Amino acid sequence: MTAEVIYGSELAEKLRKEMQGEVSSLREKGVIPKLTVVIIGEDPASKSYVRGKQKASKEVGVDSNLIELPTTTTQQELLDLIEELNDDSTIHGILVQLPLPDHINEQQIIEAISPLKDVDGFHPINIGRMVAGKDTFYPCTPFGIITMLKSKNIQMEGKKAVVIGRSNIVGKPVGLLLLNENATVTYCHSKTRNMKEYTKEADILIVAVGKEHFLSGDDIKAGAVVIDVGVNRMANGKLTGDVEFESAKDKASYITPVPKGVGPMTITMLLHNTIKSARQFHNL
Ligand SMILES: NC(=O)C1=CN([C@@H]2O[C@H](COP(=O)(O)OP(=O)(O)OC[C@H]3O[C@@H](n4cnc5c(N)ncnc54)[C@H](OP(=O)(O)O)[C@@H]3O)[C@@H](O)[C@H]2O)C=CC1
Ligand SMILES: Nc1nc(=O)c2c([nH]1)NC[C@@H]1CN(c3ccc(C(=O)N[C@@H](CCC(=O)O)C(=O)O)cc3)C=[N+]21
Repeated sequence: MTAEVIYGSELAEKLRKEMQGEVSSLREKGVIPKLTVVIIGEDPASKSYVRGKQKASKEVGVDSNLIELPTTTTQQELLDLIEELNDDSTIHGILVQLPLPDHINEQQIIEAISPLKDVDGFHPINIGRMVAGKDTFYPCTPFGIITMLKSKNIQMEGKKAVVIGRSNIVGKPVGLLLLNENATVTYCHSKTRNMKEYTKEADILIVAVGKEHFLSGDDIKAGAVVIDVGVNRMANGKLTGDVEFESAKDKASYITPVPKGVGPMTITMLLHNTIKSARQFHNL
């Protein structure tokens, strides 16, 4: 079998066009959705995602501003800034780029962001709502993945879904959203024994590890749906996923590429959440 490639970039473009219309009607009512991104330090990969977010915001008509802080920023300075952003009624979404430097307590920062402006969906209140199967701000990468699956009418109900990775930003929440869609979900992680026994059984395989060539076609079931979340920089400077694309493509029914797969959907769902927040704030 040769898989159909799911281009997140194409779906993202379509959704952003729709959002553009939505935002212009909000703007006519005097509502300007606005996102603030806070980035600490000089990590080039982080800066590159942030540029992507800025560009996409502009495209859709969402105002966005970037606050760049030095690595020496203290916990208290960051908490003070978040309080200011929480209190600023022109700002609907706050994103603090992770990971944060080691001297910063990340969890305390996440919990300081108002759940009403937590467009990343990382605040415990929003995570709790997601676990309860309620509508809320869902974490952008998992939400983007579910949106991609739905766009291809890929059935999740009753399917064996295997998630490799259990981070708070990708693995754990994508498993929860799949569970909410009635899949039967198994998590694998660095302590899992005989991991490939699980991957070979998966109808839907989500790979979010961050290691180049972590899986190949040999590790997947014929006809599986393979979602490659990994973004790895190769020696030649190009990006690649966690899955060996060519061999997996010959075996899967659907597969996502890297780049142009999950990444562009992450940014799109961030804009979706920001627009949702603006609507909620203005009771629209
Ligand atoms: N496209 C997009 O929009 C996004 C892409 N990413 C990319 O996705 C990847 C994962 O990101 P993130 O979740 O933040 O990464 P983390 O490093 O936080 O998590 C990696 C996960 O992989 C697991 N893991 C590591 N080694 C193995 C192994 N040998 N066998 C099984 N599991 C293993 C870890 O297990 P354990 O918990 O036991 O340590 C952990 O749960 C990265 O490449 C990142 O760049 C991330 C966010 C968004
Ligand atoms: N608070 C917070 N929220 C995040 O959502 C968040 C974060 N911190 N920290 C880092 C990760 C990573 N992440 C990506 C987003 C888009 C692409 C993306 O668009 N990638 C393009 C390629 C981009 C390029 O060429 O550099 C693609 O896959 O096609 C990748 C990775 C969001 N993250």
